[in-house]
Amino acid sequence: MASITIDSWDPRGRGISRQHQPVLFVDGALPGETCQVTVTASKKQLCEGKVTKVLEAAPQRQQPFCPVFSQCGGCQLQYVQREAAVSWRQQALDSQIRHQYGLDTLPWQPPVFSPEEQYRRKTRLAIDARKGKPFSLGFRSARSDSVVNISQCPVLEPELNQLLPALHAVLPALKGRTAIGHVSLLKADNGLGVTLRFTQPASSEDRALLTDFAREHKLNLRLDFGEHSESLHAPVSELRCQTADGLSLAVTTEDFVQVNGAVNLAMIDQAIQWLAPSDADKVLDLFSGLGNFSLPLAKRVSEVTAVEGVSTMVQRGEKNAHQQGINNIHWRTADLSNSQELNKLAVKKYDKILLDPSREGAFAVCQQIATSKVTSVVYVSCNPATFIRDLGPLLKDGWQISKIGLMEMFPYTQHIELMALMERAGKG
Ligand SMILES: C[S@@+](CC[C@H](N)C(=O)[O-])C[C@H]1O[C@@H](n2cnc3c(N)ncnc32)[C@H](O)[C@@H]1O
Repeated sequence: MASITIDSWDPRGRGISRQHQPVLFVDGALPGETCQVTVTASKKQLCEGKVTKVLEAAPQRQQPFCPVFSQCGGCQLQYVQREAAVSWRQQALDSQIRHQYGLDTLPWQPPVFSPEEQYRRKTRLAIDARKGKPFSLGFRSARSDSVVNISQCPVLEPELNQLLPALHAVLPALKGRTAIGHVSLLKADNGLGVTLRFTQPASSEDRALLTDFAREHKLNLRLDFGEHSESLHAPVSELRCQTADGLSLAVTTEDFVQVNGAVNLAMIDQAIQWLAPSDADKVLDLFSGLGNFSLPLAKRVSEVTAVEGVSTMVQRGEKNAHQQGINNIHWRTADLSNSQELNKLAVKKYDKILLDPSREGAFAVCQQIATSKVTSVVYVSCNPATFIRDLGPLLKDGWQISKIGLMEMFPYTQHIELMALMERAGKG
């Protein structure tokens, strides 16, 4: 195709060309660039394409620092300076939100930035151990389902990175290597956790080999067989990850854990500042996980109700809170997409709400909040599309966005997190 000029970015980091009719979304293109583009999909309202050649590069384009950048599907945006990537996404979201809801301006706050490298404390590695194929352990390819072999990864925390060559040595030596589905790694504050997902029982020889491996590398090693899991070696009785105020969560490799420890602490700090909890407040922490926000909030308010869908996380969250002397959290298991279960929570009896849903968002919750007497909501989102949808019931019922800001939880990827403070209009 002839050269195309890129005007802006979308929230996922695709270039947008409005010169093309219909509008063209281009993978690999930056605002201000002129590129040759191959169209990969042509629809009535929009076209999609990818860059085949950059004719005039933007000054924000940079050399990717990872040696397997061109194959690995992990960090898709290493060719863009991070500050520019965050700023262009903020512009994209700003225009989407204002356009959809007819708002003049949005109260953007400074973004929360991550350390550039070595930020990731949790990951899942894929394996290809099929007979007759070279053994591969790493991340899925950007272009296919194949596994890109990885023996070092600059975005993992150093302790996890150092473990990769050891995993490459031990796993191919297992008799049951073809039965390994994936490997989960967690760098907790007090040790390393590894879980191997097996699709068949493991032999005694393999267990012996893995136990020696876990001893040598001081790992909490679990074997997960789907229906049940078992601990093979555990130098620490509980792996722990810090939340705010010196408090910590008891975690496993299979739990939801915020992957970026530094951004997590900055995020909790900002959420507390924005929610401005006071002694008398009753706070609802929805999608609470193990209590990452509930614990520090409980230190500041009269009571917190923490609601999470996974009952084992709720039980462990409760035990962990008591162990640290925090007894003003009511722990509840509920499906927050279910209106009947939401009704039982009686959202309206709370003063303030913290919402941190998974990618599906929290539409049913926002519908209930909209007509309640709740005064402030801090919404933490890992999916701008569902966040924008969930704003609907709140803005319609007289709420306003009092603060909004991006958080770079996964630098150089297509994912972006955001936080918004919602208040009843006229309050801010
Ligand atoms: C993004 S995580 C946040 C966890 C916690 N706030 C934290 O910072 O660690 C979202 C949480 O919502 C839970 N979840 C997802 N869908 C849910 C639902 N329909 N009802 C209740 N909880 C749900 C997940 O199990 C997960 O723990």
